Order: sequence, then C-alpha cells, then structure tokens
Amino acid sequence: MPTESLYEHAGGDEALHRLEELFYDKALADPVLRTLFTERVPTHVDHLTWFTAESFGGPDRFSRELGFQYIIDVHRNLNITDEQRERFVSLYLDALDEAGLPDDAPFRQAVRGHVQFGAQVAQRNSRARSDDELHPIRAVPAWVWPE
Ligand code: HEM
Repeated sequence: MPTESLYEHAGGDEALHRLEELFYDKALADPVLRTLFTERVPTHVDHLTWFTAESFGGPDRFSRELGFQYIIDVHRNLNITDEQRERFVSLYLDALDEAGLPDDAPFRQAVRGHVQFGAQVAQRNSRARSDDELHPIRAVPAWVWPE
C-alpha cells in the first residue's frame, strides 16, 4: 500500500479541480441529469474539489468552511433516482479517465469506491422525508487505499 495519501497521489488540488470541472461539464450536458443540474452553480466545482481533497487526506477545507451539514442540505429533496445515481457515477469515472489522473488499479479502485459510496449517501439523503431517514454519516469520510 503506498504511504502517500490519495490526495497526494491524485496530484493535489490542481488535479482534483480539473477532474471536478470535467465531471460538472458532463453532468450539466447529460439528458438523464438535466432535471437536477438545471444551471451552472458557480461554486460547485470548488466545493466538490474541497470535499474530495478532504476525503482523500488533503486539507479539511470543506469541513472548516462549509461543514458536513451543508452537503446533507444541498441534496435534500432532490429525489435522485437509481438511473440518475448510476449516471452520475459513470460520468465521474469518464471524467477521471479524461482528467489524466493516475491510472494505477489501487487508485482507480479507491476513487470508484468513493464516488459510489457518496452517490448512495446523496441519493438516500435526497429521498429522506424526515431526519430519521437520512444516512447516518455526519462527517467527510476518510477514504484510504483499498486493502
Ligand atoms: C460523491 C458523491 C457526491 C458528492 C461529493 C456531491 C457533492 C456536492 C456538493 C459539494 C454540492 C454543493 C455544490 C455547491 O455548493 O455549489 C452538491 C450539489 C448538488 N448535487 Fe451532489 N454530490 C454527490 C452526489 C450527487 C448525486 C449522485 C447527484 C444526483 C445524481 C447529485 C446532485 C446534486 C445537485 C443537483 C446539486 C445542486 C446543484 C448544483 O450544485 O449544481 N450529487 N453536491
């Protein structure tokens, strides 16, 4: 298992920002996601970068400046369908290929796991009719290299 963090291995903020930008362009252009991503939100790429950086062992800017409750709130009542969740993950992995981040199998597996998990949490929270139905996670997950 590498000793560097997933954040360092990815190439830091610059590389993650490139990934999130490519991803967001795809999401905005996608017919299945169009009903959710209706207009370009100027903060989206930065906030997604902060979240991913923190999860991958980089700076904890997301938690410090926005707080985990923010990511719960933004997905509430979006009613994300299975098709939309799956499309989100597949566009994210397409963007990962295009962004030129490392393509070694452990890194790819870690990113895939991270986005699949995050998409499940977002979907569940988007459909919660009360706080009791929210996913129990209340902090940015600390993602690590696969076993
Ligand atoms: C790893 C999984 C995910 C992460 C880390 C994530 C992160 C975020 C963040 C940080 C924001 C706030 C953006 C801002 O402040 O400007 C946001 C908003 C949003 N997310 Fe997610 N999200 C995830 C999964 C999903 C999924 C699966 C969907 C739907 C298929 C989705 C749909 C949206 C929408 C529609 C918004 C509001 C509109 C916008 O900001 O463009 N998210 N998400």
